[in-house]
Amino acid sequence: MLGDPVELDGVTFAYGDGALRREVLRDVSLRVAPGEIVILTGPSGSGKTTLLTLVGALRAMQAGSCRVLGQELSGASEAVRVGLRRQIGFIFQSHNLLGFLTARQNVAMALELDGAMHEPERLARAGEMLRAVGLAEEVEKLPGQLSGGQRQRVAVARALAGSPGLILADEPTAALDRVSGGEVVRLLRDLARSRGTAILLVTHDPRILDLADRIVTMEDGRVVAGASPGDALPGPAGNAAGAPG
Ligand SMILES: Nc1ncnc2c1ncn2[C@@H]1O[C@H](COP(=O)(O)OP(=O)(O)OP(=O)(O)O)[C@@H](O)[C@H]1O
Repeated sequence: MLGDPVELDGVTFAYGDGALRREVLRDVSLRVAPGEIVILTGPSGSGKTTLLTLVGALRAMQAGSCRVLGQELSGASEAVRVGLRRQIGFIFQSHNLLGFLTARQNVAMALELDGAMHEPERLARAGEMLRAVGLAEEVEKLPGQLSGGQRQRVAVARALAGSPGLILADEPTAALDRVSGGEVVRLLRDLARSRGTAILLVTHDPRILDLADRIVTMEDGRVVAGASPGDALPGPAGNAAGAPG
């Protein structure tokens, strides 16, 4: 792949039409390098989640350029976006695990789109990923038998199982206490780094900012700090976090 996993240039986005049109992203440019963990932070309503959904090919672009894993999303068809989504690992605030499937089956499900892998291989790979996140003893448990932090570690295993080039995470620690939240993000960072997987993570959680390679701060639809890999390392959490939302 040429270029970085994420390359945004002059992205502008609005919800609504005519008199109801509301611009929520204004001329956003941003890069994420391979193996880099970038935390996107800023006040509530500043446009972080909207930006993440554009990068995740979950909604159509309006203006500007957004290249993700080498694919230009401006003007891309729904089919192209669906194809790209399969190459991205997603982690959400609530783990989104299926309650009637074991941890291993939840992780294996993420591999079903890979037609080359048969069920036994998928389950074996899922078991390896669960061991990698420290859940060797929990593979056959249902989500309801796991703690919040363990469930989110299953979500990490699931996101990484297909060896994606990019992980997108939206408030992955929101439902966790300080210790489990920090552990989950540290684990995610170390596994992703060792695989060269880039991470773009949206959070309000000041407790995890120090785990980032770089902190990007948004305000009112604009990136106000940290847009490119050359930018300064994370500053003091109090400054970088922006106002809580
Ligand atoms: N589907 C939608 N339709 C209309 N307006 C929306 C929609 N989604 C978000 N918005 C508005 O766009 C603005 C940016 O929202 P967004 O969720 O991207 O911000 P955010 O920084 O992620 O906020 P938070 O930290 O609270 O999740 C907000 O004012 C929000 O109300």
